Amino acid sequence: MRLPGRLAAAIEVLADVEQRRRPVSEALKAWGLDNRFAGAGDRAAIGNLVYDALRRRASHAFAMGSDSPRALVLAVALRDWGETRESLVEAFAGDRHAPEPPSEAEIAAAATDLAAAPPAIRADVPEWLAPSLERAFGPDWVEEGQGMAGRPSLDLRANALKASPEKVVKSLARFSPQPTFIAPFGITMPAGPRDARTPNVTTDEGYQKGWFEVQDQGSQVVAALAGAREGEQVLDLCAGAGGKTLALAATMGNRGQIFAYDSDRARLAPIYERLKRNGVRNAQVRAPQPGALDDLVGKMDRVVVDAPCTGTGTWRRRPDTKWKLTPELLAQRQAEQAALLAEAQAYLRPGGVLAYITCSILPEENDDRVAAFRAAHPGFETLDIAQAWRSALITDLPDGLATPAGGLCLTPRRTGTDGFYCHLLRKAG
Ligand SMILES: C[S@@+](CC[C@H](N)C(=O)[O-])C[C@H]1O[C@@H](n2cnc3c(N)ncnc32)[C@H](O)[C@@H]1O
Repeated sequence: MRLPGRLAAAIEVLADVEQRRRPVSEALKAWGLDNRFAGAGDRAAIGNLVYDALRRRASHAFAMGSDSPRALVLAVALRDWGETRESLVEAFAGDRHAPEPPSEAEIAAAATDLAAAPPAIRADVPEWLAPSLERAFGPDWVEEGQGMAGRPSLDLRANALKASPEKVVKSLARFSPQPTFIAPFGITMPAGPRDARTPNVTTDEGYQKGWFEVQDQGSQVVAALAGAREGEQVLDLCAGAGGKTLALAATMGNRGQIFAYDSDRARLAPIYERLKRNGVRNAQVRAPQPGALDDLVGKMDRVVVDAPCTGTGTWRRRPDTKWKLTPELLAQRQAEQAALLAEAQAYLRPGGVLAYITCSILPEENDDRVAAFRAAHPGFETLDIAQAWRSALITDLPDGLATPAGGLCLTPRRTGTDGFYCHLLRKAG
């Protein structure tokens, strides 16, 4: 397929997402099944167009004066992909899969200067979240929003139980992987421009052998900050598919014990295969059932709460969630986080450490939740995050990452990672 056919397909997929309110990944898959002639390169390009349209949906719509699927996709071509009036006229000529060629008005609109646009439009965030973002980032909040509207890198974590980062880099040399800046076992492949394809690393033999996992560098950093040590008893209370569990096991060198629990059996399901592939021998999965964790009360050295959250830190990867988020959903997540923190503290022994993690950048889910927890549980003190950083990551904590309440907030703009929050609390001993 040439560019116009791909633009037409992206318009179709975006319309499907809107009309049927279905997730983007589902709509893209359905389009692929209905159009089997399209190759992997076409499907990747169409996916990039759709995701880019949603990443910068507010600013594209503002420039074009419309948020129709056609306006958004043409905006991506002209504002993000470097197409011009001339290149599009040439590409559209004689392509029978082409949508109607862009009009002069559409081409002119794409060049609109956004300097006078409202800040939430320039930040490409929902307007109702502007006050929260301003509270989190001060005068930089528009740039932080823009950072979350870019394309993410593909990050891997070398599994120290089986391989060194050098071995993984060698195995994936065809994708030109590079070491990450912060995470010591991290490897990254920056996102390419336009129709660049994301490397399919999971078909690599190194992946099948458990040498590495796909894990954003930010997720690796907060897992390291959780500070699990060899020989400890650790509860991963929201283990999900086990992303953090695997990282904790590697840090612990397979010594001690991790209890991996999640209240959702379906989310937990992939963990068994992942633990096996990664060679993890010190994790015990606790399936959700009444009393599943009763025997752990008061015994844990460390409890990791990788809490359910709005996922605002992952907007680059799932930009549709940015526009679907509502104040009601945020309030629901806050209530879940409060309940989880209250539950988690009961499993700690005196002197044990609670690591509270979210992939959100909103203070309502981060510092505010910890402040409410501490008010209700005066026996907890916040651990020095700069010291935790030094001992987990060997370097000094970069400026500007600490939050007012003593947590830490990573963002695409600050650290080139997904947005993550981490706060460490010690129970009085
Ligand atoms: C952010 S995800 C965890 C991701 C996972 N730790 C990882 O690194 O791959 C949050 C998880 O919390 C789980 N969860 C929500 N409420 C819970 C509860 N009350 N108890 C335990 N798990 C819960 C969800 O099912 C979800 O899997």
